[in-house]
Amino acid sequence: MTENHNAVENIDRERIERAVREILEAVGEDPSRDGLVDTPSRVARMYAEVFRGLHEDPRVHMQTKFEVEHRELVLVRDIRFYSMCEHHLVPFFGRAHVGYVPGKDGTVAGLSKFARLVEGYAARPQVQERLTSQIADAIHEELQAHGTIVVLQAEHLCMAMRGVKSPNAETVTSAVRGSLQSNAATRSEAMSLILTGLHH
Ligand SMILES: Nc1nc2c(ncn2[C@@H]2O[C@H](COP(=O)(O)OP(=O)(O)OP(=O)(O)O)[C@@H](O)[C@H]2O)c(=O)[nH]1
Ligand SMILES: [Zn+2]
Repeated sequence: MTENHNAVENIDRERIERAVREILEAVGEDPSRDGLVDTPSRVARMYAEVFRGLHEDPRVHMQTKFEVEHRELVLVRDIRFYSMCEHHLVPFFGRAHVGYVPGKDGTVAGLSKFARLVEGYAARPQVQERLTSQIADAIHEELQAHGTIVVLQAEHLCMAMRGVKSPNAETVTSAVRGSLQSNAATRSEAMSLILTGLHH
């Protein structure tokens, strides 16, 4: 049984199904009509998938580390992510850019692990600020990095499809740790490498 399977098993799908049926009735729908009859179980499977991160510790991905000679910036740009706004339970999604300067032992993690880290924290009810700092703290602490920078750019559907209806608004958040926080020159070098890649 894989770790992912266990994570999904921790979510009470029957309870979600009952709740979705309730919501459909409450909005005036008929949950027994053809098109809706399988919807509660579909939504339950979907929630088990998009909230699987609640039962995973994404830091495990930083523990498959190794050492290299490189002591300068490593930047993984444009990691696509999808998360769920904890205020409205609708998606917010965009790109994550994660960079770090390895610590004195030259400890690094495999490049794909940064995308797995982002994915693990994104698969929970979230706010963009917390998502940003959780990613930064995991990299900084687990790799004992000299410095860490994380920048997220995202569109929030709760601002686009409802409420204020500002579909083009983009929210940018950053979290910097260690030398990338204290050293203005290294920080602006990292930031300009990230900004070069900012696009829509
Ligand atoms: N800081 C922050 N706010 C968020 C995030 N996602 C959604 N929000 C905001 O959470 C707020 C919730 O505000 P409330 O006034 O409680 O809810 P609401 O009446 O639905 O607000 P409106 O969206 O303005 O209609 C809204 O301003 C959202 O834009 C996020 O990741 N970070
Ligand atoms: Zn929202």
